[in-house]
Amino acid sequence: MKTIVFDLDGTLLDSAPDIRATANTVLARRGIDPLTLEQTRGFIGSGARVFVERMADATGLDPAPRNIDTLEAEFIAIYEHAHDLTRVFPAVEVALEELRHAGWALGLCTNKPMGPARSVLAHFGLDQYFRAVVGGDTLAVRKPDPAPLRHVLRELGSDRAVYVGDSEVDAATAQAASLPFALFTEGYRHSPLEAIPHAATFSDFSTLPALAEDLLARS
Ligand SMILES: O=C(O)COP(=O)(O)O
Ligand SMILES: [Mg+2]
Repeated sequence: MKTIVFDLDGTLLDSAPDIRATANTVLARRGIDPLTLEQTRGFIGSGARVFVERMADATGLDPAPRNIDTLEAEFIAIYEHAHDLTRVFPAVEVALEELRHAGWALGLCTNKPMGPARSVLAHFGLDQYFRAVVGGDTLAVRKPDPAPLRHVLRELGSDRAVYVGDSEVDAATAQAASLPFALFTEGYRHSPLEAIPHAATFSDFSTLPALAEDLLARS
């Protein structure tokens, strides 16, 4: 079965403005100045705990694990309902619809915690497309460990797939799972395209169905 698995933040969703607002609510309670959008984008990619650790480091908050636990819990409680500033990237729904219509099995592998991931997918009506979803807290390990991606493939009953993501973490995950990687160029990567291993890049979701066919045929 033709299978395609997607990352979420910075790939299907431009969610950094909501993640920033969530962080800034947590910081404001402590009288700390807000993060910029640029800082926020730089902290996204390795899940909520690492985000909160980076936020604490940048703002001089106590990095002790017990304090990070508190910050993370507060952050996730707000994050579950943070949808208003998030946008689905252009042509994503048309591409998902086209892929499904062409018989592809669709999965999602994100480092976003499962609660906020499920909630935002439902908010935008995207949950209907994905037959398997793994979040950053589903397993004991998260991307770039290949286990979450392999878990999605197992749930879909597939061994051949294309992985689509926006970051260094996604590229490393695809490489570790030996899958062709399509890099979306408009998300939250930190390095130039040449520095991120990929089988293909794209900036417009309307080109993805043809690109995915090509990558799978070559794999
Ligand atoms: O929540 C994050 O840090 C990253 O999420 P992503 O894996 O969907 O990009
Ligand atoms: Mg991402």
